Amino acid sequence: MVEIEGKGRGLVASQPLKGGQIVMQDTPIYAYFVSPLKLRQPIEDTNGSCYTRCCAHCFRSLEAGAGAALTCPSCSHPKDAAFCSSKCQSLAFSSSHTPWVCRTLSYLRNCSLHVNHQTPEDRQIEARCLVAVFNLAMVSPYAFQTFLSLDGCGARDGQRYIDSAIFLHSIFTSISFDDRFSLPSVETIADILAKNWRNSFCLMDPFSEDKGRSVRAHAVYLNASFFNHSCLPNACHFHYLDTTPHNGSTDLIIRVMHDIPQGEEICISYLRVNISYPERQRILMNDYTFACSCKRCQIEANWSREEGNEIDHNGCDDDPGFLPAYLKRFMCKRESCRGFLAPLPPSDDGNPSKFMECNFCRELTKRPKALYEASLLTKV
Ligand SMILES: C[S@@+](CC[C@H](N)C(=O)[O-])C[C@H]1O[C@@H](n2cnc3c(N)ncnc32)[C@H](O)[C@@H]1O
Repeated sequence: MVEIEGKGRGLVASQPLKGGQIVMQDTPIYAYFVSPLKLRQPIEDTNGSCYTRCCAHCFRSLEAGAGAALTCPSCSHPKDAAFCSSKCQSLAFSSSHTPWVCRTLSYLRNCSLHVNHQTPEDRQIEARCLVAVFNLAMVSPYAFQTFLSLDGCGARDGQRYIDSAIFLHSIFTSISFDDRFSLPSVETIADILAKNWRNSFCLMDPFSEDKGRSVRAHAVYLNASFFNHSCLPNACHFHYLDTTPHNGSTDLIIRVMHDIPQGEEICISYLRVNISYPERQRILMNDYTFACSCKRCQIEANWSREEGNEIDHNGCDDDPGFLPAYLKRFMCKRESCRGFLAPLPPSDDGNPSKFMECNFCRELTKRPKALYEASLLTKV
């Protein structure tokens, strides 16, 4: 990790890397469902009881057959939390779903936050985030302190987080904490919300052609939080939520998309590939407070564009050619997807994989010839 001018801290390759190589596998310090506090979609088991749709610890889908659902005996409502296995249940009781989390979720469901569904869903989700972060502060004070050192400051984003923080502070004043923690100030709550937004990754439902993917949960990772953004990333992140055993299902895996020389910064994209230049600039400024000046943005800034024609680079006079080549190589061909592609990891004896994997729909496609990749990369 190094300081990079104009970007803060960033991650740089400390040795040459091969396309497909895993450069990080990280476990979240906390994660929470991105659903309002009203009860999640129930499913029926054979005895007719209702359970939540996903395991409250490993976030795997219960419908996908992760295991028989177990509930939490202390939750006031059986649908507050379900677990895919006794292992997840017992791990959760000492980490993500402590008695304090049970009590607090049940209080929040019944307080004014929820009454008549008048509280906007965003606030209800922010309340879930605070439950996860305050719980982290009690079960792992060191991880909480490290989280507080991540990028993001509520005051810098003006009213955006302050309004939420004032509201949520008033809700949480009625909640008791244990002796290791007390309710933070409004300003610290605004900082927590800003840091969470800047640094969290989405755990997604599986891709479907008609609906795309919806966000199941948000998760924060201490190491992966240091990847900066590029609209022409050289690495991308993968989750294998429903297909990994519970002890690693929420892990984030970062793989490089092509060979990277020592000393080069490793960047991921915070956005999907087919978002237009003005829209990318707007989102990155609003949500992350920076103006992206990557090579792609420099080229696209000079375009005279027609609405809806953003990723058709043919006929652009300024375009030196590598941009369409990059997109052809690394953009998922599925129109409804447009994720980024990275090769599967090289084999144990170092041979490159013949397949590329999309980090959004997870489809595998044949990897184009290496020669083409090499000539492309000298230009990027
Ligand atoms: C997830 S953090 C990345 C690590 C961060 N640089 C740090 O020092 O902790 C996201 C923040 O990094 C900065 N950042 C990321 N990519 C950037 C880029 N391409 N140009 C300028 N700043 C960037 C922005 O401040 C953004 O809100």
